[in-house]
Amino acid sequence: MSSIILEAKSLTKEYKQTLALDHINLQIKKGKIYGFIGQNGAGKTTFLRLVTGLAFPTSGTLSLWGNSGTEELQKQRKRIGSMIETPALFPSMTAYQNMEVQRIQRGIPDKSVIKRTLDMVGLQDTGKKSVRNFSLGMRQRLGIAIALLNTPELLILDEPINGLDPAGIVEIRNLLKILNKEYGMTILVSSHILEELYQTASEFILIDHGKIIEEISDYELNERCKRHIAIKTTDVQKTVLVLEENLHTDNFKLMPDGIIRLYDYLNDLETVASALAESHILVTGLSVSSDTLEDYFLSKIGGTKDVKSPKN
Ligand SMILES: Nc1ncnc2c1ncn2[C@@H]1O[C@H](COP(=O)(O)OP(=O)(O)OP(=O)(O)O)[C@@H](O)[C@H]1O
Repeated sequence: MSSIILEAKSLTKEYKQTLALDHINLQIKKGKIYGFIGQNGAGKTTFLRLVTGLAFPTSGTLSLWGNSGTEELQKQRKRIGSMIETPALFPSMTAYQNMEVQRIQRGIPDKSVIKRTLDMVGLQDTGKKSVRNFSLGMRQRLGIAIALLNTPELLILDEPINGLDPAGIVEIRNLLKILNKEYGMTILVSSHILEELYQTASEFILIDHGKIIEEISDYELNERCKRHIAIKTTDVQKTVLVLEENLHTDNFKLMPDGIIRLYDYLNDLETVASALAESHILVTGLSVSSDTLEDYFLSKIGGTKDVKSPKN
């Protein structure tokens, strides 16, 4: 059986004046945590709304567990749990009572599911405490518990970390890992900050202006953000030869922009400079650097840190 549980092909969503999703192609595979990263207005929520059936595409196809077509998709969506908007919680009620309301509304007959899901999100001991006295992190976990009521195979969360304090962020990160590892759940979680999902997600999908700009694994992301010597020369081939033959290293990468990233000699820039000079290579840049995750993300989308939401 295929491990692809969600596939979008050329999925497009147009609002009157906005192309919110522009021919999206992507696959979500079983058992992984996907970080869906994009700035405000990039199209994350729109995509998640299409997947969960809260909105419909203008064109393109979506398939869930290999099925497409309106009726089939609706059936398959029963296998998804989601928290897309902030859940409507009753502040004067306890976690259990809030869950009971949701269980009845959704027609889930098995009462024991409440205790089970509260256990899963670590809210089993909140007893008589009303939700108004919950921290934001606890409320988010309760929202996630509600999304888990139908014991989903795919969990979709839209910016669950947004607005949380550092302790709250850790709570959600740990919870996602537990749901993935212990319960085998596939998770698609969005954020506008790559760093927030770092060490939680194993795959990252970067979206900007409605387009997928990159899909990258955590391993590859680490590689790209590793400390290195950035070498810029007018003769890449000759530089590579010098690295291999004179400096005896193959621990480098040629980047698409023509810069060579060398992961050796980090404390010995002079040796690198001399070897290149001796081979009469014109060096136009030589420095030790590393991308932070956020720098990396911004370099991909070609943006600045102060991008205003186009929604406003
Ligand atoms: N119902 C709608 N009507 C018109 N335009 C919309 C609608 N929903 C979203 N948009 C527009 O589509 C684009 C993508 O919005 P979307 O909410 O998907 O982005 P996002 O990445 O989730 O950002 P945010 O984190 O701010 O929610 C934005 O330009 C937004 O203004």
